[in-house]
Amino acid sequence: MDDLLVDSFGRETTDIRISLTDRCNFDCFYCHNEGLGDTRGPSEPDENEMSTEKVLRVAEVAHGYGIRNFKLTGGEPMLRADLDEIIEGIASLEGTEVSMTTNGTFLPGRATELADAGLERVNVSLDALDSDDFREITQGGVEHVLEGVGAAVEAGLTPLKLNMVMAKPMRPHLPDMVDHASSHEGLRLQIIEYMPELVGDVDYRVDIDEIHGYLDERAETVETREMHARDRYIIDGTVVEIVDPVENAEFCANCHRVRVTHEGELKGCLNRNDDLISTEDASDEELRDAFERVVDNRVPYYGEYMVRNGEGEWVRNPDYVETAETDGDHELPMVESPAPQVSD
Ligand SMILES: Nc1nc2c(ncn2[C@@H]2O[C@H](COP(=O)(O)OP(=O)(O)OP(=O)(O)O)[C@@H](O)[C@H]2O)c(=O)[nH]1
Ligand SMILES: C[S@@+](CC[C@H](N)C(=O)[O-])C[C@H]1O[C@@H](n2cnc3c(N)ncnc32)[C@H](O)[C@@H]1O
Ligand code: SF4
Ligand code: SF4
Repeated sequence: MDDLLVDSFGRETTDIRISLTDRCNFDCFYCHNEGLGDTRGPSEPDENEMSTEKVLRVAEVAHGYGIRNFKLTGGEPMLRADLDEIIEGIASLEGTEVSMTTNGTFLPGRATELADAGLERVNVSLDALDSDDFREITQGGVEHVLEGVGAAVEAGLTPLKLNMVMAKPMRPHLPDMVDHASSHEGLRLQIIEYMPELVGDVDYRVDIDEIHGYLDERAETVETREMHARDRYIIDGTVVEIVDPVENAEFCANCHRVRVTHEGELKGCLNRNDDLISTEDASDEELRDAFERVVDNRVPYYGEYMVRNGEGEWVRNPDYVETAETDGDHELPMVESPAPQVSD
């Protein structure tokens, strides 16, 4: 295995998330578009979208630095006409796991070909089972998504995580979503705390501790995943995972991901756009250099880039006002939970 890149906070880079487009056929009210703000709607690809060749070149460079976990995302990644080719290219690199996060609408009829290309699993966004409420949240139809989930399970793209954003309109749907996941083979549920950082409107926020409490009461077992120190509740034999990054320094201290925007910029943190490194027209050597720089510049968002002031409010650390560069090595809290730790 090639040596992993390590940032100045001791965090190894094990995962890469590649945004394939900023287009989408849905319009979810909460969408952060993987850290870039609103999506563009179901339009034609624009000329800045990475080519197939560029995506695969970035993937090869990441692979050369020991990264094996590749996530395809967006926007809606299934709007890319060359998706099969991209999956095939990344899956052909030794030891990689290729997964995708999608709204699921294009999975019916295509799940098998994606699995054949080398896709191992998918996460499908599903905020509610009720069709009216689902439409209100996403502007799309839940029946296509459910059909897509079925097709993906059939094609073996499992374990399939249903991604449910936990914002106020979704809270009443939680019990049904847990029951739905636990009564269908191959499904897990992933609850994602609503992140206001890039989209605003704190009024949508739900108390995530209350959600932990609800799941804890129903759980047979609780474990902690190494990545982000995420808690996982085992309920009726199904895994229910909570992604709770908001104001959570322990989550950021255990973050091992870099990102690539649809335009090919390297991005060290979901919540930041002041650390982007352009790779336009970059040679392979320049790409490698950009990779090393983006990891060097990586900073845990909560607890370092954002710190609490005397009043207890989160404010930007003055050290990062002028520059994204860090200096020296830093100590961070790793997983502190008493629950058993799991690595995948
Ligand atoms: N702040 C923050 N949020 C993240 C991070 N990773 C995932 N998330 C949130 O969780 C959402 C869903 O993530 P997914 O794309 O389904 O992937 P995942 O569950 O993190 O990845 P796997 O466990 O590999 O399936 C993202 O769109 C973000 O909202 C991260 O590193 N930082
Ligand atoms: C940006 S979408 C891209 C992939 C695909 N279109 C989808 O919806 O699955 C990736 C994930 O981010 C989640 N997400 C988007 N905006 C969010 C926000 N403000 N807070 C929390 N999660 C968010 C979505 O629910 C989805 O699961
Ligand atoms: S489907 Fe995904 S990319 Fe599209 S608007 Fe919803 S969260 Fe954003
Ligand atoms: S440092 Fe924190 S906010 Fe930034 S990507 Fe990692 S977990 Fe997310």
